[in-house]
Amino acid sequence: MAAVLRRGIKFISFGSSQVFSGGCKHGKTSTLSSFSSSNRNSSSSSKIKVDLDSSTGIAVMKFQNPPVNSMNLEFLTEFSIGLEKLELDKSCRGVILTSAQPKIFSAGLDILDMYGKTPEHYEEFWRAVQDMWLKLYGYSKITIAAINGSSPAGGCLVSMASDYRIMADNPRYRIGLNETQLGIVAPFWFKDTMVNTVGHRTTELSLQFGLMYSPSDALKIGLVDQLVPEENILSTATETMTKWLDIPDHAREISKSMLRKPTVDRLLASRDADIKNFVSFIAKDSIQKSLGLYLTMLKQRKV
Ligand SMILES: CCCCC/C=C\C/C=C\CCC/C=C/C(=O)SCCNC(=O)CCNC(=O)[C@H](O)C(C)(C)COP(=O)(O)OP(=O)(O)OC[C@H]1O[C@@H](n2cnc3c(N)ncnc32)[C@H](O)[C@@H]1OP(=O)(O)O
Repeated sequence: MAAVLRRGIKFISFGSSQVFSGGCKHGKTSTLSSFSSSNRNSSSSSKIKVDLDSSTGIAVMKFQNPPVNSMNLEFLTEFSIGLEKLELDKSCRGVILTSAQPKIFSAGLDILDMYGKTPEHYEEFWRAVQDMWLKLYGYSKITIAAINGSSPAGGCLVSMASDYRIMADNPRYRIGLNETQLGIVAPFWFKDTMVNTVGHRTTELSLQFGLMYSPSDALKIGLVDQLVPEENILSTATETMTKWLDIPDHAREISKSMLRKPTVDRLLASRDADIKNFVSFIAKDSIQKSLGLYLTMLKQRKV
C-alpha cells in the first residue's frame, strides 16, 4: 500500500525545498483531495482522519493507527500527503495535530520498520521519515500539536516540529527523545529540532540520557508551551489557533521560514548521505540486537 501511495506522489519545487504533491490516482489519496467544496470537509484515510472547517480555516488531523499510533511507512506517507493537500488548499490556514488513540499521541517511529528488514526497506522508510519532517518543520501554515498522550521519540519530533505545543496535564504521560534508551541515536536533524526548541544544554542532557519528561517538567524546560486538562485539549488548541490566525499569514510565514529554513536546508543538502548513514547504522548486528531486546522488553511490558 505504501509503495502504491508513494508512486502517486509527484515532487515539485518551492525555492530550494522539494515537497510533495499528492497524485490522486489511487483511491486512498483521492479521498484527501476534496477539502474545499463545503464548509466542513472530512476525510479519513486509513491512518489519519482529516477534518477541515473551511469557514474557520482550521483543519484537525487525528492520528488513528492503533494501538499506539506508531509511525510506519504507510502512516508517514499518508501524513506527508495529508499535510501537502492541506498546504495546497487555500481554505486551510492552520492544522491541529492530535490523536484518536487514548493515552498515546504517538509511540514514535515503528520499531518493526527498523528491525529485521532489508537495506532497501530501511532506505525507503528513512526517506519517508525525512519527507514527513521536511514537510512539517518547513510548513507554511500554522501547526499546533494537541498532545493528548505520551509522545516518545518520533512522536516528540512531530510535536517539536509544530509551531505550538499544548499537552494534556496527566502526570502519567511522557514526552522526549528517548532514542539512546533503545541503543540508537537521534540523527542530527532530530537534535537540531530539539536545540531549536529547548536550547543546547537541555538537549545535551536530554539526548544522552534519552530523557522522557512528565508534562510539568516538559513545560519547565519549554518542550511544551502549555498544559491543559485533558478534556479541554482540542477546544484550547482551537482557541489558540484562532489567536494565531489574527496574524497576517504572509508576515508570520516569512518569520517562521527565517527561523527554520537554515535547519531544513541542512538536511536538504545531505539527504542521501543521511539515508546512507541510517541504513548502515541500523543494519549493524549490535544495533539490531539492541532493538530486538527493546522489542522483547516492550512485549513483556518492561519498558
Ligand atoms: C554515525 C552515527 C550516526 C547515527 C545516526 C544515524 C541514524 C539514526 C539512527 C536511528 C534513528 C532512529 C530514530 C528513532 C526514532 C523513534 O521514534 S524509535 C521509537 C521509540 N518509541 C518508543 O520507545 C516507544 C515504545 N513504546 C512505549 O513506550 C509504549 O508502548 C507506549 C507508547 C508508552 C504505550 O504504552 P501502552 O499503552 O502500555 O502500550 P504497550 O506498551 O502495551 O504497546 C502496545 C503494542 O504496541 C507495540 N509498540 C509500542 N511502541 C511501538 C513502536 N514504537 N513501534 C512498534 N511497536 C510498538 C508494543 O510492542 C505492543 O505490542 P503488542 O501488543 O505486545 O504486540
